[in-house]
Amino acid sequence: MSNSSDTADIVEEQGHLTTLYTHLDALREEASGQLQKALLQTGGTPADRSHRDSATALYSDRIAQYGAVENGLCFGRLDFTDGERRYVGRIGIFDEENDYEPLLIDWRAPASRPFYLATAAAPDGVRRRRHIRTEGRAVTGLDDEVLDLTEAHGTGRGAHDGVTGEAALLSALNATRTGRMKDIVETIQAEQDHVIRADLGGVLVVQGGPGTGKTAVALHRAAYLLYTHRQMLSSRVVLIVGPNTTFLKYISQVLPSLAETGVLLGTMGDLFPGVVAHREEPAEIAALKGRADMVDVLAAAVRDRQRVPDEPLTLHLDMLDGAAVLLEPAVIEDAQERARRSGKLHNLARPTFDTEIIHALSLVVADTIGIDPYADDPLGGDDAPGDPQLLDEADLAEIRRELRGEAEVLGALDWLWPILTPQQLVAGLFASDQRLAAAGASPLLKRSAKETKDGWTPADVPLLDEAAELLGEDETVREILAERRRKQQIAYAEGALEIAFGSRSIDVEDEDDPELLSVTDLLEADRLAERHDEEEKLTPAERAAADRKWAFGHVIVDEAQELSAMAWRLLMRRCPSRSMTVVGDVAQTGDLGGAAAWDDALKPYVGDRWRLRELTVNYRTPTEIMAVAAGVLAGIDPALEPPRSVRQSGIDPWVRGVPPARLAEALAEAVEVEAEAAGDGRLGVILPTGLFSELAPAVLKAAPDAAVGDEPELSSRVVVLTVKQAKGLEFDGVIVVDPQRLVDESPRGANDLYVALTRATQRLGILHPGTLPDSLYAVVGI
Ligand SMILES: Nc1ncnc2c1ncn2[C@@H]1O[C@H](COP(=O)(O)OP(=O)(O)OP(=O)(O)O)[C@@H](O)[C@H]1O
Repeated sequence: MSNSSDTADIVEEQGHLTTLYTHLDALREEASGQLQKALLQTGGTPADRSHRDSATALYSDRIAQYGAVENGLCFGRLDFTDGERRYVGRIGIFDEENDYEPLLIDWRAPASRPFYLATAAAPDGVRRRRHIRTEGRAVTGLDDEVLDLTEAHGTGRGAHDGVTGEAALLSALNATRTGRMKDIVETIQAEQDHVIRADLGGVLVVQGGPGTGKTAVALHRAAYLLYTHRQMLSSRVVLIVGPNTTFLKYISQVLPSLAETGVLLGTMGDLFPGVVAHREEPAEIAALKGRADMVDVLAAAVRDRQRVPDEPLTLHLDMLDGAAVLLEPAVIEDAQERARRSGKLHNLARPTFDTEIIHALSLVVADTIGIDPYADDPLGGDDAPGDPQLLDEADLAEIRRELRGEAEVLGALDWLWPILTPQQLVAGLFASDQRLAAAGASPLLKRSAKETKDGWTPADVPLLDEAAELLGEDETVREILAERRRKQQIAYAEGALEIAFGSRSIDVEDEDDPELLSVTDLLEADRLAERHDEEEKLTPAERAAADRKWAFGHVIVDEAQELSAMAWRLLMRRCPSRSMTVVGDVAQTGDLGGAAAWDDALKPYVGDRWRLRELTVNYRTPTEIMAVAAGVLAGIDPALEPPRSVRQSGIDPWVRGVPPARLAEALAEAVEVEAEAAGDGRLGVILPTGLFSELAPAVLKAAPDAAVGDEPELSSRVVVLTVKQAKGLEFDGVIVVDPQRLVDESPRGANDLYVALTRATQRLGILHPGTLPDSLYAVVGI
C-alpha cells in the first residue's frame, strides 16, 4: 500500500473528477428541464396524465439520485495489466459524445467487482487499485495498492491480511461517528461483497458477530438487488425490517445516499396497515404472544365467537306485528355446523350461516301465519284436505326477504356469528378472562382497559395478521365494513350539521336549493377525489405499506435473531417467493421469544433449503474492547467464536467499582470525562432498565443536552439508552453501567451484556457498584 500524494497523480485525478462533475451537472440540468416540462403540462386524456405522472416521478427520482451522489461521486480506479482503466463510483456516467464510453462505473455493476475482490493472490487482471480521497469536488489524496507482485517486487505492498484498501478502510473506521450510519461503498470487503451480490432467490442467512457489518451489508444488498433486478423489484418493492424506530432512523440515510428508492423500511410494529404498534410491554408477555401455539389460540378464539345459546332466542318480528318466534339452540347449532363445513373463513362463512338461519326462521314464521286451521278437520270450512301449509315457495321467499330486514333477526345473526375485524377479535380476546380461558390462552395475556387504550404493541402485530388470515377479508367484508363506517360518518355529520344549523331541516335530496350540498356530497365528494388522487400518486412502496396482502419482491430482516415464531409467520406471508436475506447474530438474541438457532426459525417454512454466509471480521470494536466482550461470549456458549477485530485502538477499557450510594455521582463524573474524550464524536451510556429513572438524571447533570427517551436523538453528543434501544447502534465511546444488573434483568441477560459491550468504536468504560459478572472478572483481571 502506498499513500500517494504525488502532485502529478493528484492533478491527473482532479482532471478526471472535474470532467465527471461536469457530466453530473449536465445530467442534473437535463432532468430538471424534463421535470419542469412534465409539471407545466396540464389536462389531456387519462393516459396523458398517467404518462405525465410517471415522467414526474422518474425525473424527481433522478434529481434526488444526482443530489445523493454529489459527495464522493468517484472513489476508486482500477488499472489492469492490459492497460485498461476503470473508474468506480456511486453511479454510472457515460460519455455520450464518445460512443457512450464509460467514464464512471456504478459500484454495483459487474465491471466494478474487482475493485472489491481483487487481491495480490488473485489479482483478476488488476495491476493497481487506487482509492481516491475527495472533499467536495476536490481530490485530497490517493491510496494505491499494487496487486501485481512482479511490479511491487515482492515487497508485499498488496492487500494486508485479507483486507482490501486498508488505508481507506481504517480511515473510515476511525472516523468519529455522527449518529447516522454511512454507506461503505468505498471500502466493501471481499466477504461482504459475496453477501451483497449473492443470488436473489431463496433464503440467505447472514450470521456474523457484532460489528461485522451485517446492517451495512444488508442495506448495500438492497441497493445492489434493486440495481440488478430493477424492473421486478422496483414495482414489487424490497422490504427492510429493523428492530425499532431509533434503529430505522440510524440507517435511514444510507439508502438515499446509495441512490435507492423502491424500498420500504419498517419495524414489525409497522407491518399491519392501519395500526401503529409501538407500545412497550413486559418481555414475558411479548414472548407469550410470540409463541407458535398462538395460532391455535386464535383459531379457538374465532370459534368461541360463533355462539350457541343454552336457551332459545326470542325474536319479536315487525312482520308479525311484534309477535315473538323462537330460534332453537339445535337449529343454531345445525346452521353453525353447516357454515363451518363450508370450508370458508369465519367472515366469509357468515352468508352461509345467515342463509341457514333465515331458512329455518322462515319455516317457523310460515308455521305461525300460514297454517290451514282446518287442515285436520275435513268437515271444516275449508274442504281441501292434505297439506296444511297454505304458503307456496314464492311466499316463503318473500318471508325470507322480509326476515333479512328484521332488526331483531339481524341483531341475533350479528350476535351468533359476528363479522369481526382482526382488531376486534384480538382486543376482545385480551379483554376477557373467559375468552382467554375458552381459547386455551395464558391468563397473563389479560389486558387492562388502560392498556387497550394505550394501543397495540409490536408483538400484537403478528397476532392481528394471523387473525386477519383466520377471519378472512375479501371485497365483500371490506365493503360491509366500509359501508358501516360510511353510515357512521354520515350519521355523525348529520348530527354535526343539525347542531350547526339548529332545527333547520336538511334534506339530502333537496332540489329546491341546488346550492345546498347534501351531507353525502360533503362527505364523499372531497374524500373520493382525495382518494382517487392519492391512489394515482402513491409510489409502489407506499402502496405496499398500505396493503396487508402485498407480496414483496425481496425481504431483508436485520437483527433477525429477535423475531418470534409468530413474527416469522407474518414475514413469510409477505414473501411468498421466499426471496429473503436474514441478517443477525444468534449470540445477541435479547428477546425471550427470539431465536437460539437459525434452523429452528426457518425450518417450518423452507426446511433446510437456506444458505448460510458468515461474516468474521469486526470493523467496529477494536481488539482491546473485543477481548472483554469475548469473555462474556464464552460465558454464553464456549463454542461461539468472537469476530476478529480489524484494528487496535491502543486504548484499554476501564472498569471502576464504586459503593452503590456513589454510583450516580461516579456516573456523572465518568460522563464528563468520556464526553470530552469522544471529542466531535458521540458517547453512549447504557443503563439497566431498573436503574434508568434513577441514573438518567445523573447523566443529564453532567451533559444537559444528552438525549434520553423512547426515541432518543442519536445525533446528540451524549445518548442514554437501554440495551434494547442500543441494539444495532454504535458510538465512539460507551459507558456500561452495572453489568451484573444487566445480566440479572433478563434470562437472556448475558446476551444483552455482550451487545452493550460491543457498541463502541474507540473507548469503553464499565462502572459497577461492587459486583461484576464472573465472565467479566476473568477478563478484566480484578
Ligand atoms: N467494509 C467496511 N468499510 C467501512 N466500514 C465498515 C465496513 N464494514 C462495516 N463497517 C462499519 O462497521 C460498523 C459496524 O457495522 P454494522 O453496524 O453494519 O455491523 P453489525 O454486524 O450490524 O453489528 P451489530 O450486530 O453489532 O449490530 C459500522 O460503522 C459500519 O459502517
